[in-house]
Amino acid sequence: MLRVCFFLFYPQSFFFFFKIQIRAECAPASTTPIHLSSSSSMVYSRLSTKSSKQLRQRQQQAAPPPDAPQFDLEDIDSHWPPVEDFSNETPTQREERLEREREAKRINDEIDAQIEIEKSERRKRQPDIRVILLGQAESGKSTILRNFQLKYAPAAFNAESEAWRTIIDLNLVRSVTFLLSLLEEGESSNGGSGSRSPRDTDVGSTAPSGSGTKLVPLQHLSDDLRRLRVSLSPLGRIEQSLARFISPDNPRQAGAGSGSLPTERAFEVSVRSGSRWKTLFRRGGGGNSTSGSSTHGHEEVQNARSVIEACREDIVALWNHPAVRASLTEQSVALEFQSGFFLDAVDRIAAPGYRPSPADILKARIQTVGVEEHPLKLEKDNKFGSKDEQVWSIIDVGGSRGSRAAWVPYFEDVNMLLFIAPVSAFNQTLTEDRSVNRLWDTFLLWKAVCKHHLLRKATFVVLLNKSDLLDAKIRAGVRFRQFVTSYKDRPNRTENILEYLKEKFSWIYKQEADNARSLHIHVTCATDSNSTSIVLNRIREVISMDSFHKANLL
Ligand SMILES: Nc1nc2c(ncn2[C@@H]2O[C@H](COP(=O)(O)OP(=O)(O)OP(=O)(O)O)[C@@H](O)[C@H]2O)c(=O)[nH]1
Ligand SMILES: [Mg+2]
Repeated sequence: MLRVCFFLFYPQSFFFFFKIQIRAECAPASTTPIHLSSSSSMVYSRLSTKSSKQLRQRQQQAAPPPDAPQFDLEDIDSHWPPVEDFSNETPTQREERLEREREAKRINDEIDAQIEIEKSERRKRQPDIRVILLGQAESGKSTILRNFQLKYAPAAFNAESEAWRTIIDLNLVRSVTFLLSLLEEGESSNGGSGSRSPRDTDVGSTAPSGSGTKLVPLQHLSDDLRRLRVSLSPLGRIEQSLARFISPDNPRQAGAGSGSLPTERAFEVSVRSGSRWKTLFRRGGGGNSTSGSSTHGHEEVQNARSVIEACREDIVALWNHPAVRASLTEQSVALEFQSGFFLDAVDRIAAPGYRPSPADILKARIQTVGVEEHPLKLEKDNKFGSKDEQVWSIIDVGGSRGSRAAWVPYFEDVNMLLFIAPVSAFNQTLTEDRSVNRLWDTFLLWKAVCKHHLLRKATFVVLLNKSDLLDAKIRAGVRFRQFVTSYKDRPNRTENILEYLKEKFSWIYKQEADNARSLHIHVTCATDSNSTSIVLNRIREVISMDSFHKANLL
């Protein structure tokens, strides 16, 4: 606790603490520690492997006794190698000396061999390329990661489809319970209208999200809506049990769905530690998967599936009900533009035997909390003379403000930074701070990242993501300059806005980056794997070219 407070008040000390840890992890296990403060050299020495420690002890035993001649390192150039005089040696002394030298050489060779083994093992463990994905929450980082996996590790990507089906089920159920809660509120509000903050602004709305819109309650529920309310009510329980299964250590979301106003309550289910939740779905795969609680969890997931399948027609009826649609329109809530929207595909998704397509998996939403490194093997790319196979590590991070302190330790040795900017977010506010425009937050974040000294050597790439949603908003008549006043009277057209944003990102990079090189900017729609694949090709080319140049400089 004391340490947490210390880090909060002295963030640099937090960073320094991690930096030492990282250096220590990267330090060659058998090399002599370089000079650090005593505490940090302790970290180094503790990391030496047992085998090389033993070898070093044996070398010390074979070394000359402590009364060996002293020397001055300042004179190293003129006195090295030292000239030794063996003219007075007796034959026995000579034999002993030669034996000592042979033994020292043998141990030295053993140490060298050990170092080589450790080096090659470390090389095996360490990726050839490290790519970090940064950006605010919901910018599309994990979706870009999934695109990488789909393109370069399709078998593993497809093997996870059962896990993704549960996320999609949860995304779907959340949308349904949201619609049901509108009906509840309509009934209980008794003609009054409440003010509340929709989580996302309608594409057709010109009001900034979070400004508060007037509810138009559904006062008089028709018989068919009443029936739907009753028949779909078990989905509230299903939502909770799925959320509990996916993220059992998060009590807040396990209880999601109750209490708060419908549009304010979290749509999010988050997972601590990236993709580890997927292991919950590996049956018989060791760990907890065979434990009683896990079996119970699997039963709950199966049960949830049966309920969703049984509710299929009623979900379709609810989503297509004119009164529900009218209510959403009145409140400027465009569910279809929110993350994890699957209501328009219920017929397919709630059908027995449903397996998510890659497109479904790219659309699914689960919030990342923390940081996780994902290894990815890429096959040969001869264009720039690269090796037959490359191992990349893609680092995905949680983007909410509370998660950002955990990023810095992962900056070191990063080859490429992929900064994901959700350009459609210009009329939205942060979930964690309703007073902050999301695009503004993205630029602040970009500025901070550009000037971070640990990223000086990294190649910077910006992905202007969610371009499809930006286009939908602009086509629906939302005016960009109403939210970004510096845009002034430029045309309210998607291409012009994207050009403007590109200029701004480049300008900030040039101003802030210590070592500004060419900045690569691409427009993306991460839910479209075909167009994203072309961008990934370009990214790979840039990485190959960089590695090629670095190799030629060495
Ligand atoms: N329409 C559209 N949706 C996108 C696009 N990119 C991502 N999404 C969706 O946006 C949602 C959020 O994307 P994520 O990849 O989970 O966002 P993230 O940046 O990882 O968010 P955190 O984990 O909270 O930091 C998901 O439902 C994605 O399917 C895009 O280009 N267009
Ligand atoms: Mg994520």
